[in-house]
Amino acid sequence: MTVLVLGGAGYVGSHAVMMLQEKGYDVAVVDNLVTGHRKAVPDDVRFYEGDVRDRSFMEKVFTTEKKIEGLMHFCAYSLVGESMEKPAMYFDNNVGGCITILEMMEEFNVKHIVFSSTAATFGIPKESPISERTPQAPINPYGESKLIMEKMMHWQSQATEMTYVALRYFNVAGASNDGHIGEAHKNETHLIPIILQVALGQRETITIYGDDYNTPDGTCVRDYIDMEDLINAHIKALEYLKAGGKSDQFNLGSSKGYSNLEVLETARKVTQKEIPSQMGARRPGDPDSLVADSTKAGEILDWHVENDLEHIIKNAWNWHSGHPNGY
Ligand SMILES: NC(=O)c1ccc[n+]([C@@H]2O[C@H](COP(=O)([O-])OP(=O)(O)OC[C@H]3O[C@@H](n4cnc5c(N)ncnc54)[C@H](O)[C@@H]3O)[C@@H](O)[C@H]2O)c1
Ligand SMILES: O=c1ccn([C@@H]2O[C@H](COP(=O)(O)OP(=O)(O)O[C@H]3O[C@H](CO)[C@H](O)[C@H](O)[C@H]3O)[C@@H](O)[C@H]2O)c(=O)[nH]1
Repeated sequence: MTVLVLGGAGYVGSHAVMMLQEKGYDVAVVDNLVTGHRKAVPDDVRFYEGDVRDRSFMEKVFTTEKKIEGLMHFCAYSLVGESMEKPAMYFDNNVGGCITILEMMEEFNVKHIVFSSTAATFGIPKESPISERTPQAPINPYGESKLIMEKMMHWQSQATEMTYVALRYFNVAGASNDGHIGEAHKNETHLIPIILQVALGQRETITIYGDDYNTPDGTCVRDYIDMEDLINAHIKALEYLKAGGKSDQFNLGSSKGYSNLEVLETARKVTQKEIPSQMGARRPGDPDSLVADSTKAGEILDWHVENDLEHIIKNAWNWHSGHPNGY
């Protein structure tokens, strides 16, 4: 039986492909390479280059892949700032892709899907840590598009036999343990890869966006989740659905927050580099603190975080220093 990985050439998707293969699953990938990398997918994985919104292309994929037991869906545009400037583009890709995928699942009788949602569906949360009971109120089109996708999955699961798990990631970071694949976004905006680009000498300095937040050292606090832990949650979620588990949503983080300055200090320790930094103005739209309460994933999926921030940065450093120009 096959797991079809949509967006398998991207940062998170490529790690899912690798770990599924390691655990003995048969894997096929769909990706239009808009932000993904062909080289991030092993040659022995069946690769379909095309757009998940393209119905006739997707029908060909589902017709060729006769034994799909489940989908993992990672395709999306996912930059908060860009979504504020191009909302229609975000709804088209993220919601549009979801429509076609749900139609394909119904047409080809594929029962299970695990997909990427995000802490961005919570907006500026009124409580911390953030549990599944915390109200979702996105403050940007990216988060809104993911919340719509969650709702579409819900209604489709009510009307058909499909079941789904929505995994709301907090801040994903890290790379594979062997340093073979990792984060290679064209326009990098994430804290850890930018810090490591400074460590590599590719940037002169890291600007920390604001030190007047309501946090212990004044810089924003985030909850970093290691890639390996994240993909383990996807595999556990798929197995849970296959075993008859009901559709559900889970918040995925380490349940521990680190300030931006703590992340910088940890990176200095791991890389043994000075990493020049400067304090800058706030970046619009950044909440003070985002920390997950992942108790529910522990109880229902038996999922527990194993890797800490130092491990995350060690693996990321291994990848970035070994591939300074990406793939
Ligand atoms: N990276 C994070 O910190 C983070 C946090 C929360 C949620 N997420 C979600 O996780 C998922 C993966 O994120 P990522 O960081 O790996 O992003 P990414 O851009 O590296 O991966 C997305 C992949 O999907 C492909 N894709 C996009 N639109 C497509 C389409 N219409 N048809 C076919 N392929 C398409 C891209 O080419 C790429 O390979 C996204 O859905 C994102 O919203 C990521
Ligand atoms: O050059 C930089 C880049 C980032 N930051 C700060 O570092 C923190 C983390 O920022 P990232 O851009 O790395 O990540 P975000 O928290 O903004 O967002 C990420 O995590 C979110 C959930 O927590 C969503 O899932 C979102 O999709 C994903 O990109 C923020 O305080 C940001 O202001 C800096 O100080 N300097």
